[in-house]
Amino acid sequence: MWNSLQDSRKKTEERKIAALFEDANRATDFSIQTDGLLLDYSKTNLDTDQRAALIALTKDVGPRRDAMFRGEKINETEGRAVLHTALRQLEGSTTDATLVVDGTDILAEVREVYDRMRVFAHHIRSGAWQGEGGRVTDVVNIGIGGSDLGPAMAVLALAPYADGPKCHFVSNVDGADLQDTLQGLNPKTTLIVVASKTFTTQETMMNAHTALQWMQGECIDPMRQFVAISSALDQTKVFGIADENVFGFGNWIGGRYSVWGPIGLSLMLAIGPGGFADFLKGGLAMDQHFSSAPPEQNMPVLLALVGLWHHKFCGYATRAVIPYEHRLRRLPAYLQQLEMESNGKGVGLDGKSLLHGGGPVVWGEPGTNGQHAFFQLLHQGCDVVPVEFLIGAKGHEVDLTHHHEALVANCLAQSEALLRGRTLGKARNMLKDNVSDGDVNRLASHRVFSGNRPSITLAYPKLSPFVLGQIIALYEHRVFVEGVVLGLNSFDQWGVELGKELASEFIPAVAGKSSPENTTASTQSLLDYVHGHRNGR
Ligand SMILES: O=P(O)(O)OC[C@H]1O[C@H](O)[C@H](O)[C@@H](O)[C@@H]1O
Repeated sequence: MWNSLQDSRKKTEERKIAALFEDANRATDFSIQTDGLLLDYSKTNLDTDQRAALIALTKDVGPRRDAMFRGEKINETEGRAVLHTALRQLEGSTTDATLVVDGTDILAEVREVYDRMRVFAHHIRSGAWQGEGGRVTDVVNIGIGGSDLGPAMAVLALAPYADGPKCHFVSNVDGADLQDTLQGLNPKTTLIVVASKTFTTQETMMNAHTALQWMQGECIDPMRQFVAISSALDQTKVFGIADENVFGFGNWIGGRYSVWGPIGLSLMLAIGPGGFADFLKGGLAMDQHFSSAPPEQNMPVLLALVGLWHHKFCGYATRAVIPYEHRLRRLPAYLQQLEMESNGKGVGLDGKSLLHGGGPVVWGEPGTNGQHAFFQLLHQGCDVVPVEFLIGAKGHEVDLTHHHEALVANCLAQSEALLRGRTLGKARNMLKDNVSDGDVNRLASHRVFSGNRPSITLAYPKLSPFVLGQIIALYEHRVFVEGVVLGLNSFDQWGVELGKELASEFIPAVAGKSSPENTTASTQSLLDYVHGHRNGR
């Protein structure tokens, strides 16, 4: 099937996407709706036969998906189950529902922590729980990667629903991040949430210790205003955080899939337990759709297949995610971790090099800003970049509907322009009255748009907690399907280890306390440069 899809690429090269719309049903045939979401993938160079061939690649998806939901250890390289979906199940099952992993009912475990989170959030938000200076005004989440990007993205996305303390996020080991965040905050009314699955991540632990020092200067009992979210309860104890301020989770929740559980505490503090429950319900609705819809009507499956089509068969190395929703401006960063840490791999589950390679490069910015930056390349560059647009039918700013109308118009205009393009004849016509005949040809070629550039659009009613839950779960399952088709494990991340190991080795070298072994002359000369400047030479 893979080969026949590869062979059909030629057919695609000779065909215009616009021509596919001669089929009057194309827009509906090449789109999927579920629970209010609409995924339109009709503006891609994909026909019915190719879609059927792509669907045939997904035969392993159903069994593997069911194994994941059942709690089997599908993360084989780490010997772990993959059960972020269980966190969503809390909002869809009765309290006596069970899910047993390694002899333990993990649903009971997560329910207990979820209930504690809700009580804690109620207390913080109502002012029943107070810092040394009174009611908590600010929450600083210290974490990185999956312990930062999910809650940071979601808190920003759901700002219209935020009625709790103001949430800040510190991730970078660059002291500027912590410094700029803490500046102006009152330590006596600030809650520090140290979020780290392992509780050993260098950046997070350094930031947490520095934040503790900041609080120690002002508070009698600073540790009382520290909360830990982690799988490593021995480490949270070593740090000195009291058990009642610790929210634990199992190692069957991967970092980049963890916003649904305790790592989402800052989101719950911002929008309240009710809003957080709606977010889980959105994720659950997508889980149910993913589990039950036939492949051709299955949104995560089709989203994955369109991605594979572009990357593996059309040869487009990257894809751009452009949310026309300012509050989703951290979504591309979130998806970069979700997609590239999950599928950016070269070795398959069998330990051999992947036959067809791993996942693509994912990048993006919000619209309309991206239009005024890199859309030049999207429209006229030599590399085709499939674009994934996101747009809400309605905005939250009821007095600014004209802004939202302009936003939607821009989004629709871009996908239409990418598809339609502009011919040389049209470009010449536009110019002929204003420039000399001799200049028409030379200038017209700059105004030609090849068009025929694919895009998909994910439309939603309005960015609510429920909708955000649907969108995030959609992308999670998309990554899963792409991973299964490519034959890799989407749930480990061995590729981040080497750099971490070397960084620990280099810290004393940068501090001038040791010389690194086996470094290249390049790194040594960079170190010399840094030392020279640090020593005022
Ligand atoms: O939550 P932590 O254990 O602190 O890990 C934070 C992040 O760092 C690691 O390097 C991984 O690449 C990420 O998957 C993880 O989310």
